[in-house]
Amino acid sequence: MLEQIIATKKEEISTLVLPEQAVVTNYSLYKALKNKNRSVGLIAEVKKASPSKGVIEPNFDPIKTAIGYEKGGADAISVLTDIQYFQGSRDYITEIKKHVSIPVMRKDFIISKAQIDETVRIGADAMLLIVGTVPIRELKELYEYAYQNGLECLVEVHAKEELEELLDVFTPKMIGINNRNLKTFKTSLEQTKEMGEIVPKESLFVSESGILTSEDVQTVLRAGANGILVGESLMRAASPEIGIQTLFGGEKVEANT
Ligand SMILES: O=P(O)(O)OC[C@@H](O)[C@@H](O)c1c[nH]c2ccccc12
Repeated sequence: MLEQIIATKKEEISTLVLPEQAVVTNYSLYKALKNKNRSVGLIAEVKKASPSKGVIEPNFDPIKTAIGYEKGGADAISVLTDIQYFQGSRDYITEIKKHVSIPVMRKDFIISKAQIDETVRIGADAMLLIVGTVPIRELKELYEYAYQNGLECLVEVHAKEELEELLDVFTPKMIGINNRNLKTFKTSLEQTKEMGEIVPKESLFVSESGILTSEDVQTVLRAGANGILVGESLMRAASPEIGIQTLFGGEKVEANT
């Protein structure tokens, strides 16, 4: 699956036309996770569909969802921009940035500097980089290029070996542990438990995927997660705010500035 997605990305990159620079105010994802509203930071994801689940929300309204996430006390928003596999769009980022004042992360398969230029132009605050999409030395170059251009990165790993390989080359400020096995599409919070132990203390770590209940939130919190990235369970909730409340079992949002 990942190989297929990467092949599509290479085609897209060959015809990529950069949009105009969006005029936006930028917010730091790192700071938002450090000053999280609750015991664990929430990155709430705007996600219409996925290869494993098909269409998750047929009445998809990305802006309304993003506004609801901010109202519900999310610390940051993740937006799927991949068209072919996730029915996303880069335009969603530019639109959402006009309506919220929390960091917005671009969730896509970024394998080239041209896509990073595009990510800056659409007004994103941060982006995802995935270990396994390009060799780790190239990933490091993309990471540095992004930061030079004012974009923060969440660097995602799926397996312990990937995390070890990554840490041999560089230590990202923010590491995402994806609980979903991209080959089988199964999610298991064991991934977070196992890998949380080897994340360096100086990095923030985010547990991603398959977080459905407040018990799941407690499980990854105990494993040391600073943040969680949640898509499907929030998209399926009656409203974004209700979804967030359910996930945190009524935990109060701390006022912080
Ligand atoms: O919908 P979930 O199970 O809550 O997962 C959200 C997010 O972690 C998932 O969308 C994701 C994690 N890493 C990715 C990489 C590409 C596309 C999607 C993803």
